Amino acid sequence: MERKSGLAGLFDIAGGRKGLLIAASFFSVLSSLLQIIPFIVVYKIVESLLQAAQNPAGIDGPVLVRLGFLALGALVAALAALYVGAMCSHIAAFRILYEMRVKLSEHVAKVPMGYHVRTASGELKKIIEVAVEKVESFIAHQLPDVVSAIIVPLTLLGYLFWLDWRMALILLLPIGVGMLIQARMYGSDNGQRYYREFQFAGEEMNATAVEYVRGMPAVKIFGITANSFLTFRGAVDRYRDVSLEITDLYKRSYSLFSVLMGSLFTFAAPVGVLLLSGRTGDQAFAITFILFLIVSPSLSAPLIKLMYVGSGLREVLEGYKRIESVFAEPTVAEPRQAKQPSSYDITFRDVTFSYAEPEAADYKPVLDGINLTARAGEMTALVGPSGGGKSTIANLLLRFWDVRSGEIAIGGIPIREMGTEKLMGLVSFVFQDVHLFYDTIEENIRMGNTAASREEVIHAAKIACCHEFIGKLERGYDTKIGEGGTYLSGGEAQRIAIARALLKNAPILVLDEATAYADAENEHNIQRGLAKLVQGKTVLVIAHRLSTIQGAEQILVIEKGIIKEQGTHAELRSLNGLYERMWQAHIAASGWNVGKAQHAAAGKEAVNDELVFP
Ligand SMILES: Nc1ncnc2c1ncn2[C@@H]1O[C@H](COP(=O)(O)OP(=O)(O)OP(=O)(O)O)[C@@H](O)[C@H]1O
Repeated sequence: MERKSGLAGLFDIAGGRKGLLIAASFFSVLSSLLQIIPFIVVYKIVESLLQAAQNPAGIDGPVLVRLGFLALGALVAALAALYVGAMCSHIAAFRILYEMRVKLSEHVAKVPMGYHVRTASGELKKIIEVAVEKVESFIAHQLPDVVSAIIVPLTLLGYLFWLDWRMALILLLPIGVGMLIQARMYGSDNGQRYYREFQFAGEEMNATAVEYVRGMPAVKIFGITANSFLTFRGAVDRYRDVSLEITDLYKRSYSLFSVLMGSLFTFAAPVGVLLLSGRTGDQAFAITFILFLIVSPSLSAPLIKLMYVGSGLREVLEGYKRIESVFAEPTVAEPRQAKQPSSYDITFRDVTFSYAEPEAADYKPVLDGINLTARAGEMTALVGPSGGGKSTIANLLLRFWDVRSGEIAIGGIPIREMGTEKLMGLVSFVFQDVHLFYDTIEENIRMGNTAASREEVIHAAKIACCHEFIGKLERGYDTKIGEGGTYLSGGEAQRIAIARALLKNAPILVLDEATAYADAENEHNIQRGLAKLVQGKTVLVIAHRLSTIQGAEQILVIEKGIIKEQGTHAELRSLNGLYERMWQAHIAASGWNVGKAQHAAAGKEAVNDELVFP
């Protein structure tokens, strides 16, 4: 569905709950009009008292009491109308808020990873939280307020014109000037520019605050010279400067507007006095004059409200623009009919890819003409110098990004024709950096298969060597991660991720440096667990420690975006090229006792057991 932009878009969203919002506006107007009744009652009481001034015995007590009750009744009814109106607008707003957040989160999950890399997480958080909240506040408070802030002054003015057009006319002067000031305040290019800067500075401060908190270890080490601290400090300073500039820009207009709106009766008073001086004894006019003095201040409240709505509206529209920009972000293209592969060989055919757009000045392919086949039931390992493109290959398989040219297929079916959901169902992934959710350990593992029973979760945890450390936690599998200081080490988190992957039991498994954090003993255990996990699957392993992938059926050496060498461990070593140099470096660095490792070079059996720790 085509999305409207700006105010039209905002009204379009609000239109989804039209009935509730019309009811809210109706009750808001009703409440404001009812609040005028006590003023009229005062007028009527003064009128009766003045008329009976010559003859106090003629005062009609019961009528005055009835008028008093009328005023009280009107106030109670006004409060009730205000309550009902607020209920309607809040129900509408929270429903809209809910729907908008759900749609935004769904959309954000479908956009390519490139968007998330480009967009600071603080910025996205601000859009989902703050901008949506502002739309809610606009719908819940400002929309009904606008209606009453327009209708009530118009009704009041009409009434005052009906009473005495001359005194009413003079009121138009401060009101008109006030409106002009408002239009200048909010409509000028300068004002809009400053406002955008203000918004931007606020967002920047928010985003850098997130980075600052994340970068706390660096701040602890480097103190106030740490980059994240300096950036945050700079953002706070900028926000302060822009806020002061805006205050400076608006201070005169705002003061003038407030003074004008707060002193409407001082405009009506001289005219009234002038008219009264020529009509000594005109009691009816004197009473009208009093009414003007009583009622005219109540004109200013809705007009001031209108000013706040104006300023709030601008904020909301800016926020809405941001929400629109997220919705405008194209999602990963999905096929009309998702195809299901019947086998799980992975093939890359002439795959070229770059993170930068091909038109960009710094364009350089990260992968250049990659051809590979990873067979089902076999382990294919990607090794090579850092930055060569190994993780990128895995990212492309998951369609985090789409290839620039060439094709990736599973079981002969291009992944583009498979549908993201199906594709994700086929692949288990253990990342370098594991993200654990703010939930129990059990649920974090169950994420791999939401239908799994507790026994299945525990079984997977045992294979992934998690069971023991989970058992040592006070609440075991029910421990909430992040709560009460329960944090897991990198190695423990990684094993939880392996347990998740075990539970998912997908036919394709991608391990990106899966045992990076494990200590020697645990790595040995994890490797045994993994051996169970990988059986019969298409396994793609990205590894730095060559000892873990010697048994792979196929090892691809990736350097600078191309496949430099390809073969088994033994074949690659005999080439005496890059792989052999890496192998030698690996042995030297890890201090393995390689007495038997040479023996491993001859075969591809599970060779981990053959490596002896010093
Ligand atoms: N999101 C990204 N945006 C832009 N460039 C990226 C992005 N991710 C990786 N790169 C660049 O792409 C190249 C390949 O990176 P990749 O992570 O695939 O290498 P790798 O072989 O997995 O490295 P490592 O072994 O250090 O993890 C590098 O030059 C890297 O800087």
